[in-house]
Amino acid sequence: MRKIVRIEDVGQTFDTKNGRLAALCGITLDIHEGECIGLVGPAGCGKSTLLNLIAGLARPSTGVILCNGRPVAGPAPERTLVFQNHALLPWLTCFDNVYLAVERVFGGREGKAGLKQRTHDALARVGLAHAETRFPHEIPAGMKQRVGLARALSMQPRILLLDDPFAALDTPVRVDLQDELLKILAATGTTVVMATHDVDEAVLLSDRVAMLTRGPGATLGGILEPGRGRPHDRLARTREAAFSEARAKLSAFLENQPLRHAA
Ligand SMILES: Nc1ncnc2c1ncn2[C@@H]1O[C@H](COP(=O)(O)OP(=O)(O)OP(=O)(O)O)[C@@H](O)[C@H]1O
Repeated sequence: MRKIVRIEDVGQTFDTKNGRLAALCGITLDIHEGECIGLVGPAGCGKSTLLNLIAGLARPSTGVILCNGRPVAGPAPERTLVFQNHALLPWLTCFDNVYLAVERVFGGREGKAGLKQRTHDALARVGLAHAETRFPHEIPAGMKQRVGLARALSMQPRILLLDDPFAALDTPVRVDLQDELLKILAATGTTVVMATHDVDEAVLLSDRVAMLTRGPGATLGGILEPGRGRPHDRLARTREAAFSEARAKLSAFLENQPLRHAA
């Protein structure tokens, strides 16, 4: 598989009111085209920080992140981040929330009809063709998160960065969206990096799971491979031995992270 992102010896330090905080230390990880990689670790270990660095929203204090061989120098539509709380503009309909992103990325080279078609297609892909004219306050949380996903997908990112995207949702809605994501990944081959607190979610959706140790100074504690070449089907996945094995290993890893006190 072709390497799309290389995270090379990356560290991130923050200046806080209590002094310098080394959040991440010496993270080295290759991400391959078309894979879904889960980021899992104890609370506050630096999962969002790593996603922000890949998105180009911040620069690493040490090391380098390469995307297609070039250092990540800032945000770009090829690397789109989806947040836990959808971040939709409340005064725009679902359609217009997605259209805005489509126009930003493709507006320079496509006419209105093409942009509208892209928007319809993105909303249809997440099962929201019927909700285009609704406003965010008129739809439930799961649908809002679908719109956020549609908006991200509409930009045709090479890499979709998901920051615990389903954490705020009830279990049935969450399960639905996980299924949807598996289908979308199978259909589009988009590369995904997904931070999650949920062991089952990580093992179900990821081809590989990168386990981060407890921060401060979180490092890469190991990589699990629960999903390489597995079916894009939730139930089929849960029945596999690789699922139970990876789940047990990931749970054990998290339980064995010693509590540390910030310096
Ligand atoms: N801008 C910032 N300034 C100062 N400290 C920060 C900043 N961003 C993150 N941190 C600190 O860096 C560490 C890693 O934070 P981060 O949010 O990346 O972890 P996380 O694993 O995503 O957390 P969670 O499990 O709560 O989602 C935490 O100690 C956090 O307080």
